[in-house]
Amino acid sequence: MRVHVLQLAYGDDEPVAERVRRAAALVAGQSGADLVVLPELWAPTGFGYRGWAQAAESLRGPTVTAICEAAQQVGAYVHAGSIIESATEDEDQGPQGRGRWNTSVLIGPDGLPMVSYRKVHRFGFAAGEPDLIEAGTELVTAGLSVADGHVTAGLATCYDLRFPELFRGLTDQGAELFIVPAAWPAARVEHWRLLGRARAVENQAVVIQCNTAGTHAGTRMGGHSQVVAATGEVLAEAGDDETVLVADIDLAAAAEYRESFPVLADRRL
Ligand SMILES: NC(=O)CCC(=O)C(=O)O
Repeated sequence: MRVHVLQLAYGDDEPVAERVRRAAALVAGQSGADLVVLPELWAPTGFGYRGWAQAAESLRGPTVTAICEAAQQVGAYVHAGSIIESATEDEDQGPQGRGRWNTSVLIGPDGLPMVSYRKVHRFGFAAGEPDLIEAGTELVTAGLSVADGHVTAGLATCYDLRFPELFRGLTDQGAELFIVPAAWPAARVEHWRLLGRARAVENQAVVIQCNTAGTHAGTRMGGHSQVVAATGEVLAEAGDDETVLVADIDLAAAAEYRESFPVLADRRL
């Protein structure tokens, strides 16, 4: 299974509509990929909190629509990263009544959305996400069928990486591969690298991490997107700048590894 991880760089001066066009064209150009992955909140920006209300959109809004069209053009699964999802007035607004979530979307090769995941762990402590959006409550998995097999993917977003119980929950739902888009700052990039490998090793699962590059809202992003095998081996890792990171994942080897070293069977609950 070939994955193309699109580590986008952006600053404060690129208009959102222009970035959506740029990202959609980049996705559409990823021929040969089985799965293309974008970062967290790449359109509204990960730390540009003041612009989130204006940038909020539904799952049928311009960002997801543009990436669905690109997915159909390239004929690959596309993880569209995340958007600030807004509920319409007649929809449930969430327990805090904010009607907004940090929501990622997985799109099929036919260009149709398959599943969406609302980020469970909100980053920012008393400010940022906990102040502006609702927390998701559901774990989300989806089956991907590619030329060399079938794999169940579990979705998580950025700060979720610090919460191993979420990944174990996804493993319990059958996930053998995790897709983690992020806007993770350079200041803590070693945590990002280490936690991705930790989630891979403890769950014997492939981890695909797509981070952001560049500096926006005064925060330098960490880059270093990576694809980690179920053994914990780093198959590919990006540097600090905008990069298309390509990695080949051996799905059969991951399944064999779980069978030959069946650590998960020794859990005591
Ligand atoms: N966007 C995020 O969730 C940032 C997470 C982060 O900076 C951290 O966990 O550290």
